Amino acid sequence: MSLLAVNDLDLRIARTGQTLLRDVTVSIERGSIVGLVGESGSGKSMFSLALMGLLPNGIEVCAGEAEVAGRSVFRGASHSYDAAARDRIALVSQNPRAALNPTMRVGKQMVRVLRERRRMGKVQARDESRELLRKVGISDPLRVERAYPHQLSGGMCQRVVIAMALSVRAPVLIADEPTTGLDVTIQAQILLLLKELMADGDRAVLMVTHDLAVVSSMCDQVIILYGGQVMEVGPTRDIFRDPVHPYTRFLLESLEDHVPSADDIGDQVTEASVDFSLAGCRFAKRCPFSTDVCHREVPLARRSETRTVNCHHRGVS
Ligand SMILES: Nc1ncnc2c1ncn2[C@@H]1O[C@H](COP(=O)(O)OP(=O)(O)OP(=O)(O)O)[C@@H](O)[C@H]1O
Repeated sequence: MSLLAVNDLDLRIARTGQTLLRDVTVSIERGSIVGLVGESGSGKSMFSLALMGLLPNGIEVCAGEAEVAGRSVFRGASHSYDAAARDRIALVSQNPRAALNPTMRVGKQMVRVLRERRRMGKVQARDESRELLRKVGISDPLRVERAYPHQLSGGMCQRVVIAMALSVRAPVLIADEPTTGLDVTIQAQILLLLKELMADGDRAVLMVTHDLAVVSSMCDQVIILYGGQVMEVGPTRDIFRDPVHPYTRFLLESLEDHVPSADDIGDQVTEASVDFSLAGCRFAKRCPFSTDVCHREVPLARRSETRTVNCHHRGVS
C-alpha cells in the first residue's frame, strides 16, 4: 500500500485562473524514497505546501486528491484540508533556522512538541528529546538543548529539524531541498542521516530537489516535473540509464560534463521561462521534437510496467 498517494492534483492561481500544477500524480510505498525533480519554478514547493495545507493565499487546489497512510488529506476543490494530516506528514525544509523558533532554546522547543503532539509528561519528553537528538547524530544533546537556533550551525539546525520531524512519528517525510545552503561535507552527512532513518522501512520520503546527483544517490524512484507538469516517472536507475522524455534527456545531458548546481539550472530557466498559459505540453516551446499537437493538447500518459512518459511522440516499450 502507498503511504503517500496523490492523484491528478491541479493547483491554480485563483485570481488569474493560471494552472501552476497540472495532473500531478505521486505514489510512495512504505520504505521508499521518491525524488520530485524540477528546475526552479517547476512547482516543487507548491506541491509540498499543498500536502502540508500551507499554500500561499490566492493559490488553491482545483482538482485532485491526496491520502496519507490510507486517510484522506484533501479531495478536490470542495473539501478543505484536513488539519489532522499534519500529524502524518512532517516537513524538513531548505531553511532549518526559519523552521525553528528563534526566541526559544532548542530543548524547550523539542519538549513542547513532544508534550503537545505525543502527550508526554515533562520528564519523559526531555528523555525522548535527548534520545532523538542522539539519533540524528548529535553527540552532545545537552549543549544543543541549551542553545538558541542562532548559536548553532546550519547543519546542526537541520539535524534538530529532522529530530522534530521524527518526534511526531509522521509516516511521511517531505524533505524539500534539505541540504541547500549547507557546505558539501555537511550536505553528505544530512543525506546519509535521512537514508539511515529510512532503514527501519516504516516511513516514506518525498525528496524535493533540483539536484540530480542527490536523486541518483538517494531515491528509488524519480518524478521529473517541468512547468507544473509531470514529464516522466520511473525507477531512478532506469531513468538515468535510459531517459525517454526529451526533457529528461536534456537534464541528464547537462549532467554528463559536470554535476549541475542550483545556479546552473536557475540560469537555464531564466533563459527560457515556463509558459503557464500553454494549453499543451509545457515543455513544447523548448523541445526540439515538438509539433503542432504538442502546443495544443496535453499529452496522455504512455506507460510500461515501470515507466510513465507524458509525451506525444515518445513512447516507452
Ligand atoms: N504566492 C504565489 N502566488 C502566485 N504564484 C506563485 C506564488 N508562489 C510561487 N508562485 C509561482 O508558482 C510556480 C511554482 O513555484 P514553486 O516555488 O513551487 O517552484 P519550485 O520548483 O519550488 O522552485 P524553487 O526550486 O526555485 O523553489 C512559479 O511559477 C512561481 O512563480
